[in-house]
Amino acid sequence: MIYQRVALIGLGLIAGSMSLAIRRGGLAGETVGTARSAQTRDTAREIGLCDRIVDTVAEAVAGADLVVLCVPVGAMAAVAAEIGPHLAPGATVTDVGSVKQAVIDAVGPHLPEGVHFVPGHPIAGTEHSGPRAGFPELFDSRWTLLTPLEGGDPEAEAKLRALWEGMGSFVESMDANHHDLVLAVTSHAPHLIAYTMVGVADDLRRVTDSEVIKYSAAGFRDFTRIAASDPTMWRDVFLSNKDATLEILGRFTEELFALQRAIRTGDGEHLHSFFTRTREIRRGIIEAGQDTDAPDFGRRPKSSS
Ligand SMILES: NC(=O)c1ccc[n+]([C@@H]2O[C@H](COP(=O)([O-])OP(=O)(O)OC[C@H]3O[C@@H](n4cnc5c(N)ncnc54)[C@H](O)[C@@H]3O)[C@@H](O)[C@H]2O)c1
Ligand SMILES: O=C(O)C(=O)C[C@]1(C(=O)O)C=C[C@@H](O)C=C1
Repeated sequence: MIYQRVALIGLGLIAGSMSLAIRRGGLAGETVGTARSAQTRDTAREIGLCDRIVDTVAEAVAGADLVVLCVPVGAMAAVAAEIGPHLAPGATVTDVGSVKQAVIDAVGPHLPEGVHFVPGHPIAGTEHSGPRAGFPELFDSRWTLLTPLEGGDPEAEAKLRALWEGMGSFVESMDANHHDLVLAVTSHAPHLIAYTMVGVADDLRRVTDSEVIKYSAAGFRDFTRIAASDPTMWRDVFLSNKDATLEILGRFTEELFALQRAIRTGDGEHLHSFFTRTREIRRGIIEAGQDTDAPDFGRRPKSSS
């Protein structure tokens, strides 16, 4: 057992999955959950999501040695302000937000002296949300990134790392701004592109009455899955990781214009060499043993090349 009492604030996909993974691993003496809406709390009680579901955040965090903020990034500041006065001395507060520097700025000022803040982000999810969306295997063989603060407590970080490992995750620590840039490339910009592409296809269907979505192939179907993700969560992600996302989108549109021009001018060489480069990237990931979907990920030595 790593913690005596874990409080989960915001009972959706991530909190639900954490609660079930904590139970599976016997990682805490007790999990206590709460959510803003009575309907969410009732559903959580009905499906036995946590050991205890309580009506207020004050009750949830009372006596907890770990408090996990599992709300949309834009709601973190308000929730932190609410829990601040009720936190037990020596407790650790963490979060699972998809953006890290904005959460640090929003939460940090509300936490009292003697409480440890270790921000985190599991790189695992689905397009589903709400208390019924959670499942205990969500974090298995996925990365969780911690972005500890300078001068933070190493013991608090080590315990949180052990919790994520106990829930099946691989864990790495990095600087919050670096996290936000990396995630802008690997998650935030791709989501915006998927949202755009699905919107474009839908417009086209309306305009031409063609069957764009009905006959969509695997790649586009993945886009529609991604574009079904929670609108509140993603609105908050883009508004709070503005600079990094705009930087990546700027680069993306430059490349897109270059490819557009190559198509228009019949520059097959440009297209072929670009696609060759991107194919090599995928092959490199697999050869370096970095594909977390590979059945032997983490169990074989990394390639020396
Ligand atoms: N969905 C993913 O793929 C994914 C993956 C990793 C991290 N995250 C991050 O995890 C957090 C939670 O995401 P989720 O997918 O579990 O979302 P979710 O919509 O499934 O659950 C969020 C819960 O937060 C609560 N909530 C919503 N607005 C609130 C507010 N204004 N004040 C208080 N509580 C509020 C609700 O109880 C809701 O059930 C987000 O910060 C998100 O960025 C999501
Ligand atoms: O698989 C999905 O549905 C996801 O998009 C999960 C995903 C991701 O981009 O990888 C989305 C946002 C989170 O912050 C972490 C994970």
